[in-house]
Amino acid sequence: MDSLKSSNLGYPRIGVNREWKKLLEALWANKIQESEFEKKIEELRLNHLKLQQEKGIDLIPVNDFSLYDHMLDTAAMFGIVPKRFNYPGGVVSLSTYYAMARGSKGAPACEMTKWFNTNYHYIVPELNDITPVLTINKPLQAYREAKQKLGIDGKPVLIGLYTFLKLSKGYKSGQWDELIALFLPLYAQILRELEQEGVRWVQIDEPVLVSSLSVEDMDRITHIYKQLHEAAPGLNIMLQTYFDAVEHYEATVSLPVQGIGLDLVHGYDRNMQHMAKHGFPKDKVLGAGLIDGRNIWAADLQSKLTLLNTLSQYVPYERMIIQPSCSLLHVPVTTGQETKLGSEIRQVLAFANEKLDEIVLLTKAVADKDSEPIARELEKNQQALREINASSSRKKEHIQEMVERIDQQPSARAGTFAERRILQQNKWNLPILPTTTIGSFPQTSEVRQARKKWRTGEWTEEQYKTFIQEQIRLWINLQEEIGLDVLVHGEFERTDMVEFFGEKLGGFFFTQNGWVQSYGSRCVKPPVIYGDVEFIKPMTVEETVYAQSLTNKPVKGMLTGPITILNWSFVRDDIPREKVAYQIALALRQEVEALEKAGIEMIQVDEPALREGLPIKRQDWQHYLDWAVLSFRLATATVKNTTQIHTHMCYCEFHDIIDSIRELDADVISIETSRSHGELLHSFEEHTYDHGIGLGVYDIHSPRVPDVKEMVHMIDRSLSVLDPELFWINPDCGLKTRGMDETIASLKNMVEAAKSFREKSPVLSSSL
Ligand SMILES: CN1c2c(nc(N)[nH]c2=O)NC[C@@H]1CNc1ccc(C(=O)N[C@@H](CCC(=O)N[C@@H](CCC(=O)N[C@@H](CCC(=O)O)C(=O)O)C(=O)O)C(=O)O)cc1
Ligand SMILES: N[C@@H](CCS)C(=O)O
Ligand SMILES: [Zn+2]
Repeated sequence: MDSLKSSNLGYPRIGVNREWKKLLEALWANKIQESEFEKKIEELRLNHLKLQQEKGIDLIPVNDFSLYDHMLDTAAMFGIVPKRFNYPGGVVSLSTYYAMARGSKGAPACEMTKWFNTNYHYIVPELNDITPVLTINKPLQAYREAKQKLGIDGKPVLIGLYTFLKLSKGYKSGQWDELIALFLPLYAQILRELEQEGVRWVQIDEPVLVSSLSVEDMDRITHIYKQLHEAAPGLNIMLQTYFDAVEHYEATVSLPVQGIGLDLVHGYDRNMQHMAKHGFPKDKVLGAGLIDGRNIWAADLQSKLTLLNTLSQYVPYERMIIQPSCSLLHVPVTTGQETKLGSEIRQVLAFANEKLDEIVLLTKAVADKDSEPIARELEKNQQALREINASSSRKKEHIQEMVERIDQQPSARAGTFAERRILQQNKWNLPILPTTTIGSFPQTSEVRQARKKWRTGEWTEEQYKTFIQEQIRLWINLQEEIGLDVLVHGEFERTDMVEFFGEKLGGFFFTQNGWVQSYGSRCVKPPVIYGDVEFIKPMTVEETVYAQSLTNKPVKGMLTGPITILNWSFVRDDIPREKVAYQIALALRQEVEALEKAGIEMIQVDEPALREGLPIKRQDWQHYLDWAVLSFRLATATVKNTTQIHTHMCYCEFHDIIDSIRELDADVISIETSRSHGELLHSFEEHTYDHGIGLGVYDIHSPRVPDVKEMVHMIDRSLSVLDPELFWINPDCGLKTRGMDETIASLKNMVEAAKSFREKSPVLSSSL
């Protein structure tokens, strides 16, 4: 390289208007043919590349695009298809690919879980007894497409072998060497073919390098990269890390690769300390991850230039590339459509496209220090940041004072769980193995259309309210007919469990089009926390009280917890995250109290993102768990002993955090279990859990209606490790993504499974 370059690590797939999502869903609904789908998808993919080319990015990633998820792509590329999908071998067809992601008749979907500490979910490859083969060289195909159709000399991206294996399942720890030996020749072939094609740089993502790896792990990684270097010595490998600082810095930067990509936002302190202590190798290029790929704030460009200057003490600019801290998959596409935001806010926002502009601007600013237009851009950026930092919304003294003295706020229930349990049993008189759901019912097109009409002014507030009440009434009746014991109002008034609260709490703003992929075609629009968070008025009381007025069965109030609101929002970065969490907790406490005062005495405070927010490095876990647990307790501790606090978690491995889950001191927790095929159950063999608990008895991500037998089997297994007196029966998660018919059919089977249990088990029935 002869001068400082700019690069990108990955571009959002979804398109400015979520075209990608719409195409996938149209294909699944048989509304378009595969050929039309492929044509339109190609258009989208090429447009994304063209945009990066026009912006002036030097190293444009290819093969970052996916038809669902990049881990699934990698598994499919290696022919890793579980036997239940009857895969005949060869290139994996689109129908098999989507069957793995979404399930098909008789074949449950592959497990899906969180991608590190993000809200993106990947499909977990199942390696069990499968011999991988290279069915297609996908990075090469993507490289050729960009070159032939746009003249772009792209940078193929692929998931590194070690990260791929670490995130897969279906093998034992003793099998590492065997597995590496199976995959190495395939990776070597990919790289050799890229080298022969004339590729300059390939980006190999190894985010596991930032996790708490052992020395043995590092030895295996060293072995892998030695072999790959030997296979394609003429190819430049950018070994890309992100989401934190590398764990074994010296060993990592000594690997036989040509570039090391470091996250200098989320791993800033530690990576800089490593560099100060050990320097940076003279024979390598530094991929300087300067622009935050996980948040939507405009960078402080002046301080980034200062940082670049510091970095140049370790690496000359000729061996440096400016890039985002990680793929831009985790931020929305462009601020261009946010026409309703005031200028104070809009000018401090940077989504994917604006982040690319920042990267290009920084690259130019280094090359041309005296440029006046660049100086003007830099000054504009400084002025915008000064304005937002001086904004009164960032300094609400009464809130900041409470947070400064957070230890003075109540954070423990009045009675112990044992005391509360008796009081609550007497109050609610529920049957053994009570049945409930997680909160949301189908967000049908009718519901979304109704909201659209209300938002665009076609419907009045009153019309929309009446519509929501009709939905609540319909579903209260249905839940009674189905025979559930604890009901919910259905969350019809909510677009999303976090966005909804973001629209109602002070200190937030929300975007019109700030969509981000969450899993498959499903997107979320994270609200933005820009100021101090405060409760303004009750947010959920009206709908919950209305639902309760329609039934004698208990209706659970339904809130999203402080940590989930924090983790699924874009958060201001001028104060520590834990302080923002406490602010949200104190605001939610007022909602919990308002519900209780209105007679709602079962309240669920969902914390599905609690595990996701766990720092990647183990040494940072305890501090996070301490403030996360405290936040939940601050939000829920002030209720009466007879008020039953529920919580819910999904999509991740809970094994490591069961002790913290217990410390939440929720009376009942519902946890997703079935998509990981009951693996969580092993945790309860090792740890006792002594509060109320419901392990999801069926997967809600698939349209498949599970039969009674399957659910009886799940319950049976759960009761072998959990106390039946504390056990609840519920699906894995909310039902908002499901259709009406399948939801009703599945819940009927679930209630039947619970009843058959109560009848068949004399031990259980006697305790009724
Ligand atoms: C529990 N999960 C959640 C996560 N993160 C969150 N922030 N929220 C979550 O619930 N992370 C982990 C999981 C991920 N799970 C899901 C599940 C489902 C979705 C989902 O369904 N997303 C929807 C978008 C939801 C939404 O805001 N809808 C708007 C409608 C927007 C729209 O497209 N309107 C159309 C008209 C409507 C129509 O015709 O259907 C338009 O404007 O043209 C609303 O309800 O008003 C999705 O579609 O992807 C996400 C994560
Ligand atoms: N109450 C929410 C939780 C999802 S994690 C729902 O049911 O959709
Ligand atoms: Zn859930």
